[in-house]
Amino acid sequence: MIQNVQIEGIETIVQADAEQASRTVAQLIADQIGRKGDSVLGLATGGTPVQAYRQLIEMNRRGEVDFSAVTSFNLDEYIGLDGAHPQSFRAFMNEHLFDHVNIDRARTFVPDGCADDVAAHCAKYESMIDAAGGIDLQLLGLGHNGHIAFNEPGSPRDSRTRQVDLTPQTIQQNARFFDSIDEVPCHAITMGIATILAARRIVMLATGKGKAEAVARMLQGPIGEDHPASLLRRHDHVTVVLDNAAAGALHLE
Ligand SMILES: O=P(O)(O)OC[C@H]1O[C@](O)(CO)[C@@H](O)[C@@H]1O
Repeated sequence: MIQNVQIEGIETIVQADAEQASRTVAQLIADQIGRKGDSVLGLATGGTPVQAYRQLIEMNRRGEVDFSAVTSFNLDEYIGLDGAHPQSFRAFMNEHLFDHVNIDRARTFVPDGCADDVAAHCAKYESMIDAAGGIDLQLLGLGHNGHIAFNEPGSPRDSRTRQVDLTPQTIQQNARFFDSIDEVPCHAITMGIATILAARRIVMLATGKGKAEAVARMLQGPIGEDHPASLLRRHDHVTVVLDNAAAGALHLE
C-alpha cells in the first residue's frame, strides 16, 4: 500500500517494494521533463537507481518521455578511471541509461576521473552547471553511512565539487562492482553538499532493509554534517521515495 506522508516537512512516499518505488521515481523524472523539455537533471549511480533508469528507458520507447533536449550532470566519478573503464560512472551511465534513450551524448556530463588538474576540472564542472542554468531535478541515492554522492560523514555543508577520500566502509560497499576490493579507487571527484542543495528539486531513492537506519537518521535524527543526508532537511523541495523495507526504522504515526 502506498503511503504519502510529511516527515519533518519532507514529502516521503513509501511504496511496497523497490520496483514500485523505482516506478515512482521514473515518473517524477518524466514529469519534470514533461513540464520542461530542456530540463537539467542531476543523475546518480550505484545499485539503487538501476530499476528507475530501466523504467525511463521503457517510457522513452513508448514515447512517454523525450530526452532530446535534456542536459545531465552526474554526481561523481572515481579518480583514476577513465570513461572507458567498465567500472567508471561514465560507463555505468552509458550502460544503464544513455545508450538506450534519445539523449544528446554531448549534453551528458560526468566528472573526468583522469583530469590532469583536478581542482581546475572541479571548478569548471561547477561553472558548467551554472552555465546550464542550474540543476532542475537532482536524483540521489543514500549511502549506509548517510553519504550523498561521495560526501562522506564530516563533509562541510558549504562544500562544492572537489576531490575526496573514500571511507573504508564505502570502498567495502562498492567492492561488489569490482573483481576485488584492491581495484576500488580510494579517491573520487564529487559534487559538494552545497552543489547538491542548490538543485531546485531533489528526489532521493532508497530501497532495502540495509538502508533503513540511514533513512531514519536522515529524516528523524539530528541534522548535521556527520550524517550528510540529514542536511537535505534544509532544502525546501525534497521528495524521498522508499520501499517498505527502507522505511522500516521510521516512526510513522
Ligand atoms: O545505490 P547503492 O549502490 O546502495 O549506493 C548508494 C550510494 O553509494 C554510492 O554508490 C557511492 O558509494 C552513491 O553513488 C549512491 O548514492
